[in-house]
Amino acid sequence: MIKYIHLKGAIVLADQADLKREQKRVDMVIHQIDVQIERAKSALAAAHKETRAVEQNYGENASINRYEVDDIAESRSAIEQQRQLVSRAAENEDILRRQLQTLQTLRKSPYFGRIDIQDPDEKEPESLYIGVASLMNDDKTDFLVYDWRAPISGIYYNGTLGNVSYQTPSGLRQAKLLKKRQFTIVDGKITNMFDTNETVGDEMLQNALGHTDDAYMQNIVATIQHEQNDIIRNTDSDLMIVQGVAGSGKTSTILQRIAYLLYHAKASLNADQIVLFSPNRLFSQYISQVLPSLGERNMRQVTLDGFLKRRFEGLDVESIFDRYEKVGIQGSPVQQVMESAQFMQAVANYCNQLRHGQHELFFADVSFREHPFFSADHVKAIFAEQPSAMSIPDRIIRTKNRLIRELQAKTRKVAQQDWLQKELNDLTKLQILHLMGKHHLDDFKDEQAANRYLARRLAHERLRVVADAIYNNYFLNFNAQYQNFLGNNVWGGQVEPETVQALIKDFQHDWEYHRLKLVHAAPFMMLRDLITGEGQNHDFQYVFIDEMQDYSPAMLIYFRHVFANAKFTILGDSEQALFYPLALPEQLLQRLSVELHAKHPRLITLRQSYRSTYEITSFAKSLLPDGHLIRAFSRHGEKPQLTMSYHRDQWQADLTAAVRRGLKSYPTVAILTRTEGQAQAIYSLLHQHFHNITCLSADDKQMPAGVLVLPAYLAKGLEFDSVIIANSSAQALGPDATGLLYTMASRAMHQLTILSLGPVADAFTDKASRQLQITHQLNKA
Ligand SMILES: Nc1ncnc2c1ncn2[C@@H]1O[C@H](COP(=O)(O)OP(=O)(O)OP(=O)(O)O)[C@@H](O)[C@H]1O
Repeated sequence: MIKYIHLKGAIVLADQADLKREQKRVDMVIHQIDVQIERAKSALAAAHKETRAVEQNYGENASINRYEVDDIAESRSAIEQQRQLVSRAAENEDILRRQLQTLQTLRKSPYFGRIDIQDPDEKEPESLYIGVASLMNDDKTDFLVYDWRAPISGIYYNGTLGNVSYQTPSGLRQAKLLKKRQFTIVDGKITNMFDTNETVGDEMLQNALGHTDDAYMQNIVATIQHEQNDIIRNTDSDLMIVQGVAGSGKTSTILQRIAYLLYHAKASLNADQIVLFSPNRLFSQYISQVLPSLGERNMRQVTLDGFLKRRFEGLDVESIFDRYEKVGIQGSPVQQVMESAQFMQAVANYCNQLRHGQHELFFADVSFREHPFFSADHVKAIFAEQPSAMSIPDRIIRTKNRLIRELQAKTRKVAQQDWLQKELNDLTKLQILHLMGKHHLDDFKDEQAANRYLARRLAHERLRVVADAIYNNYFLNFNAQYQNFLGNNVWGGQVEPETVQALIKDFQHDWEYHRLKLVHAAPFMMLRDLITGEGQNHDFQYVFIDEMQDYSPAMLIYFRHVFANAKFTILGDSEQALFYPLALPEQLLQRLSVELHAKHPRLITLRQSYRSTYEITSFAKSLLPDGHLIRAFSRHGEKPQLTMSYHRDQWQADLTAAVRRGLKSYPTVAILTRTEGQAQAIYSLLHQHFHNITCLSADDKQMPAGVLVLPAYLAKGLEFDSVIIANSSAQALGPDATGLLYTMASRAMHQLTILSLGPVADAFTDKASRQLQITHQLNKA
């Protein structure tokens, strides 16, 4: 650091003039922003008026057209034109609204950085100011603020003083970085300003990390670190795997990366083409403000559970939380085989053999009114007629087309059946009018002709279920097919035949009750997709998977298959292992890069932890076998406390006291447990003492302030000012608790309290215990 001005403490007098000059510039920029805000407000009001006008016009035209205009085709196209006008007006209004929001954000803090660069072709150095969005002066000749994502802003994050280079449309350009200055501007006033040679000065980071507000994640645009910047600005890799220790900014970084990508590929990428797999619904809510605070729309977000629900409509698929609650992390050997990359390869091999006629393809009846409308044998015969040189998906498409044609022919027959005629007779006048569509009774030569037409229309409507069944491939029996696959020597000799038979039986039993165990999900989906040639989604350009250690290799391979055109960014921490046994970071990185073979993979490791105080991180890292590699950030706080008690009443009293202690300093205190049952039990114990206590479940999306009780798996990706680990006894945490304990401890930003009823779990190594302030409560309360 070269020069330092701290407004809260003593101000270095020599820099007062500099500070004055900078504040003057801030005032000038804010004045410009005010002018532009006024202009944007009037433009928005005008656009809003315009939207209302076209909407009204559309409403009137649509109703006129429906009742009075004869020429339906013409009126439809007029309506379509009007509809487009409405959506264009709404879009325009939306753009203006976002511009206004950006200006309002800039008004509070127009920028956070300044770089002075000397271009070799210029006489004078140029000062550039960097903020969350770009801002031009009134006559659009000069940038008052550069967007942090502009190519030249890269210098701010990467460059140290001296020679630097940056991208321009005509290639890489060299320059000299003469000064790098950082500001904290609050409500238009500079509260902190200093010159630095680091990526981002420590002081700024200290301030950013010292905040006590954990309801929503904040953007980190002003304090992005060098190694994070590499992740944010990488556009070459089709697979980026980031292994980052707890609190190293993985989530923050990917959100910044999404904002960066949206800025740079404005014309070809929109937020709907990006999907983020998030660990739970609370997390989705927690990060929801980051992109809007950077002036961007949120990407799509989905949890694994939500994704599987959509892929298995009508089936109750076991969630990873349910499985963890039932069996913990000790997956059976069968589960390990089924969730491996080799097993997914076995699915591909099986489908390949299917194509060459080495296995039978299974068909199902398509039923209508509880009778087979197309029998499985009939469908099978049609399929068999298709050229065997064709791929299975192509033969299925041809089978589908044949079935649709047969359905059309059968519709006429159904129209004459008694039950349909009876239904027709029972229709109300309004229903008949609806069935008539654009026709009128006068259009028919006599009543019989009208009746024939109506019967055909009704048959068509009733048979839509059959058309949907054909469209959705219900004529294929995937249940039988999958069982056939399981029984087909796909286990590489790793599982006994009796175990496989028991597995198949269990699968069939669940199927009858419309249930599916998670372990079957990835191979089943892969089998179905490879047979039908469907299921892939080519629209998504980027897929982000947070908490990668919570996904089986099989599931990640399936995602790769589904999002065939997308670039992947996968991030997580192998040591925050809740659902699978703990793996060392290097092992996980190596495994993933082999399994998800990519053309330009990039592996990045983040070892600096930012979230927690030095004392909390020192404890958390000493739980891990390779924890010495983790770097704690030097923000100090109190030592984590461990209180051990040996009587339930005393433990309860300690818990209540710990919550009170937390609430004294922080608005939110999170009590973490291993299971949902434990969380509920604690809620029952405490709810009489604390009116603002909430027990969170997997369905919850919001985190209110106050006392929160939740199992650790719902706290994934989140952070809290004060964390209480409710009971860290061996009994409460279960076996292999290292990953669990590490995850829980690393959720705390400022305060960590650990309680134990009885001896603590083995995960507390001697080294870890030395980082704690330990109290033994030997008495009863
Ligand atoms: N460069 C940075 N500037 C300011 N704050 C940062 C920076 N990097 C990370 N942080 C802060 O550190 C905390 C942890 O970040 P984040 O949640 O992104 O980490 P993570 O690696 O995803 O954590 P975990 O794996 O433990 O869930 C957040 O409060 C975040 O705002």
